[in-house]
Amino acid sequence: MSERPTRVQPARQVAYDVISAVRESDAYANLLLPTRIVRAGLSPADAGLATELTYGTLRMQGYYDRVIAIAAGRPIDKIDAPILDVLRLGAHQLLSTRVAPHAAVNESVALARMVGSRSTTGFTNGVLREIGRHTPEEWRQRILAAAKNQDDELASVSSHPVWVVRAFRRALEAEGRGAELEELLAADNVAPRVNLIALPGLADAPEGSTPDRYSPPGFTAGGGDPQALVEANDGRVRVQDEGSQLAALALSRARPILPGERWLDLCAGPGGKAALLAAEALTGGATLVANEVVPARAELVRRALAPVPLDVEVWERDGTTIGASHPEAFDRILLDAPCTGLGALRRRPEARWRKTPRDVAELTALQTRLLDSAVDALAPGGVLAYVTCSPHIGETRGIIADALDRHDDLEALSTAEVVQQLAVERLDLADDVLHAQLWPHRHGTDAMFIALLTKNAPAEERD
Ligand SMILES: C[S@@+](CC[C@H](N)C(=O)[O-])C[C@H]1O[C@@H](n2cnc3c(N)ncnc32)[C@H](O)[C@@H]1O
Repeated sequence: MSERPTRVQPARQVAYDVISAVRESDAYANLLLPTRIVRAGLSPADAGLATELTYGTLRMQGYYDRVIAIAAGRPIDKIDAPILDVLRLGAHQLLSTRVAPHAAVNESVALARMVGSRSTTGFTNGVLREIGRHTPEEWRQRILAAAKNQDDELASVSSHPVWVVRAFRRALEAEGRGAELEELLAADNVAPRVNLIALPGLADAPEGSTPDRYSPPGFTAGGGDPQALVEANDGRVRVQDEGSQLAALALSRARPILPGERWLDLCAGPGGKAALLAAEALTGGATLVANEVVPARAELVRRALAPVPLDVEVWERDGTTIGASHPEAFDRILLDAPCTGLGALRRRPEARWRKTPRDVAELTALQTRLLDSAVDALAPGGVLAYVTCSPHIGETRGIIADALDRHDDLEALSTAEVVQQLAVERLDLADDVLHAQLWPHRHGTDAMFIALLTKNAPAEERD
């Protein structure tokens, strides 16, 4: 008689399906989860549970893997991948939630029965019972004791890869704020608030909402479904991180807009900053071109721009070629560069396990080519904003220092001053006035990096 399949509680089933799709087919949890929740017809409470289980398990996967290896008495690469997913989900419930231990173990065993062989149910049961025999604090101490060095300790308990811990430390130390490392790592493991924007001149924050601390058009809703608010305002209210808002506003508000200015968003997909720039361009009498090389993402840009009554051209070109095809054609350029996204780990739970130092090398080469193209496309006297949602100094200060070295006509502007002047409240920024680096733990934003640059007119024109 077969013991298969016992029904698993639907929220856990959805969480398991998403976690295994992330592993098997490189799915993105933030895109897949909402569709799985709808398909399973989960109640709001179960949807909340599925979200917590999925995001929590994926974020803390590195930590749980160390716990599982000890409890199982074998390295995790000796455990079948589907069973490892079951164990990760079970470990999360036992160590980080209030789910009753017997429910966490029984549901995990039922899941193991569905996805593994008969022998794996006993193994799953044994490993999870062993995990449940110790308190979360006891596990923390055991994991710390097994760490190889201080960086490995931080990496293990905060569930980050060691190379990311080191990259964050270097970025904080570059600001003289290395002591904030643990706070930053902890902030990455907390779900970000849903932040919104009322596009300037086109919508207002609704009554009862809480204005953002820094971004003038930013707010959080007092409750209810943010998506419903977006729909009720026909897209003139959007979901957008406060740091992203500040990055786009740093460009549009760096100086007063002269009517007829030509603006370019070089890497615009999916279009969040392009929508804000379009609203700002509309108010100031400027024009905007939004460029995005991936056609499907260019389509998202068109959708994002639709609520703004400005005729924005959307191009689908390789941004590295626009400097040559349109030399000195734009007065303001946003280069929101493709990057590792290490500054947005809060909202992309699996991203920290996917990125590698090799990605940094590939991306910095592309960032340099895009920045060179943007410099060529910038009119003398114009403003260029180089932005990343990564604080990795190879992608931030490194790119800017190298560009300033190679382009004699390029000059850094006082970015920090611009950002302070436009912000509602004063930000706690590093002393370096030429960049603004935002942080989740200090500002409650993604770790956005912003550097404003200008291009001097050639010497003979200035004489
Ligand atoms: C960080 S995202 C931009 C986010 C966007 N500014 C927003 O706020 O919604 C970078 C974008 O650059 C695009 N991209 C990558 N390489 C590019 C290239 N060579 N030319 C133009 N766009 C590129 C990516 O497809 C991605 O959509």
